[in-house]
Amino acid sequence: MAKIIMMDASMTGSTEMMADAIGDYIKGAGHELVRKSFDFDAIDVQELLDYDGILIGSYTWDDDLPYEVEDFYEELDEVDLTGKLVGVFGSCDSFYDSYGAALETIAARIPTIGGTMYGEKLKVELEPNDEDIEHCKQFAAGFLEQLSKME
Ligand SMILES: Cc1cc2nc3c(=O)[nH]c(=O)nc-3n(C[C@H](O)[C@H](O)[C@H](O)COP(=O)(O)O)c2cc1C
Repeated sequence: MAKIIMMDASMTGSTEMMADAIGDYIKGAGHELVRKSFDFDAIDVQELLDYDGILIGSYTWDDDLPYEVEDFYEELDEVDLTGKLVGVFGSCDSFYDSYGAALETIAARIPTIGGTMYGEKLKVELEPNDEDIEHCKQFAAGFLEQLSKME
């Protein structure tokens, strides 16, 4: 059984719907999952060290991270994520040229602090439909598979 933490930032609920689908899959597969919200919970980057897997969900705001993820992102300087698998996902809007740029920002940062990025960045157009929810489950399954190979 792996220990996984999942955090999400969601302004209008679409990224949260993705997090619900991913979280349900992980718990259904028998793993321990702790969920936090960038909006409502205090997130200390040091607590990431207690987990094998880290999932970060975020929408994108004006080509970059939303403000509620900025402090967390800055504080990543203080941790070494060697041996940790990190996956990123979020709702995006193809109206904007920088589609899901927040995910790119986070994904680029992880290897610089020793973490291993899970290959697929899961981007969903606005509110997830049934097919997108299936993709969320596949994303969760792939993440768990890669995590099992790292343990
Ligand atoms: C002012 C503003 C700026 C935005 N900028 C971007 C952007 O640069 N890239 C992008 O993909 N989406 C952008 N979006 C779209 C949101 O990321 C999108 O609506 C997303 O579905 C919100 O997810 P949530 O429901 O989890 O909050 C922007 C939305 C607003 C209102």
